[in-house]
Amino acid sequence: MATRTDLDGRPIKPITICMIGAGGFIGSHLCEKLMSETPHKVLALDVYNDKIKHLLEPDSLPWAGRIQFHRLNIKHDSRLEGLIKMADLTINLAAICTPADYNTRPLDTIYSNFIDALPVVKYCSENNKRLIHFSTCEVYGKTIGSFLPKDSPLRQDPANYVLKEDTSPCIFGSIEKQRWSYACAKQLIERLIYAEGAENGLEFTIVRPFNWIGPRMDFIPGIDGPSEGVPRVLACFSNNLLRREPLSLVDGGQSQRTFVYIKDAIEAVLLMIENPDRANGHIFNVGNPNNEVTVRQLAEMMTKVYAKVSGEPSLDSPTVDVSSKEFYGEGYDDSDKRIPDMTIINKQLGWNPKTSLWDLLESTLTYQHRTYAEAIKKSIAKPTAS
Ligand SMILES: NC(=O)c1ccc[n+]([C@@H]2O[C@H](COP(=O)([O-])OP(=O)(O)OC[C@H]3O[C@@H](n4cnc5c(N)ncnc54)[C@H](O)[C@@H]3O)[C@@H](O)[C@H]2O)c1
Ligand SMILES: O=C(O)[C@H]1O[C@H](OP(=O)(O)OP(=O)(O)OC[C@H]2O[C@@H](n3ccc(=O)[nH]c3=O)[C@H](O)[C@@H]2O)[C@H](O)[C@@H](O)[C@@H]1O
Repeated sequence: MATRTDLDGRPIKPITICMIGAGGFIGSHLCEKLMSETPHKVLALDVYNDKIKHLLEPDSLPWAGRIQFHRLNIKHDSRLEGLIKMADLTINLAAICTPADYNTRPLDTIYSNFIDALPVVKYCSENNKRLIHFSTCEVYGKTIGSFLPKDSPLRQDPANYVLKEDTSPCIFGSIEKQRWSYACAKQLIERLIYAEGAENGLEFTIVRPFNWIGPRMDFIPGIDGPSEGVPRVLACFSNNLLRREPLSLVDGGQSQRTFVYIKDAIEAVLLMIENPDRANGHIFNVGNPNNEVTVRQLAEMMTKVYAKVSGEPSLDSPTVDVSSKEFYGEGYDDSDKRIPDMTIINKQLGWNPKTSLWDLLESTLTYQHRTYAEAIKKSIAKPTAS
């Protein structure tokens, strides 16, 4: 492998990374990138490894020996500190991060996103190890604009909706709107990490992903993943398309999101890993401000793309409206709009996303079709027990 250089032209030394939650969606893409393009070693920690099995076996893989899987639950495993000590950098991805859980399993959500992350921060701080912690764009909550009258021209002013790491407030709903249990737990762990940096010199970077999507995200209900549970929107809509069911639009599908292709976003994470002087002490939005749609527009585009990649015509009525109470239950609430400001990540790391929403959906739905269409057909054909 040719010598890699950082953004300031200095050679990059191979390091060991302790990646917690390496078996998830983002972890699997990050491990793939680190194995195929860098000399770094990964200690991959997770409860599951299905999404990284292709990187672990067989032993003849070119990166064999550079990635080591440790099956452990960070809630209760004494090996955690030792693994953090063995590494130069810890990346914490472990979390419950599916909105259907925030209002129905708020205790698990708060424990997972705050309490369980505490020892990771503590061990990094005490052992002088660098930490890259995954937070979320949900820490911004709702936009200022959402509180203005519907017809107010001020709603069009970017100052009232573009989300900036260093100036935007964090606006959550009331406590009984348990949706915000996740965002609130993530906010508190961000504040704790920031304070460890200020008071004890912890070298940290906080990542706020804005709807990263792509292959291996979540699970397709009834085919893989947990026996119960609702995944995030990409997997919900993929599941509907694969089963030829209408796509469910929660509360009319009026909320807006910006979607970024996982492969673009992983480039940003690699820049953070390999440019500590530019990334330490910063909080980074990582998203694609050019890929904004309402959820309804996302459903329409996914329907068109899926017809193209599967060769199957779309349904006459491709969507159906459903209330959030019916879909998610009591205590659900929503972020209205999420546009990341890109000033800090541009300045520090020179990163910009490349892939359009159409293109990323085309590659992702091609993957979903190839991976799941046969299994879905078989599961539908199977006679149900009476
Ligand atoms: N995908 C996105 O767009 C997005 C957006 C915002 C924030 N995030 C954050 O990024 C991180 C990773 O997200 P993802 O999309 O890859 O989610 P994911 O659910 O696919 O991955 C999380 C992984 O952490 C593991 N994990 C959870 N609790 C654990 C524990 N106690 N011990 C060991 N492993 C544990 C899970 O098994 C899973 O493999 C999360 O912190 C999430 O909040 C992701
Ligand atoms: O990905 C992110 O950046 C963050 O946002 C997500 O939250 P959200 O975008 O609300 O989650 P999705 O499940 O992807 O839902 C997006 C929108 O689609 C809607 N939706 C979802 C599923 C569905 O079948 N139909 C539907 O209309 C939801 O109500 C919501 O408005 C999750 O909280 C986290 O994974 C993450 O922190």
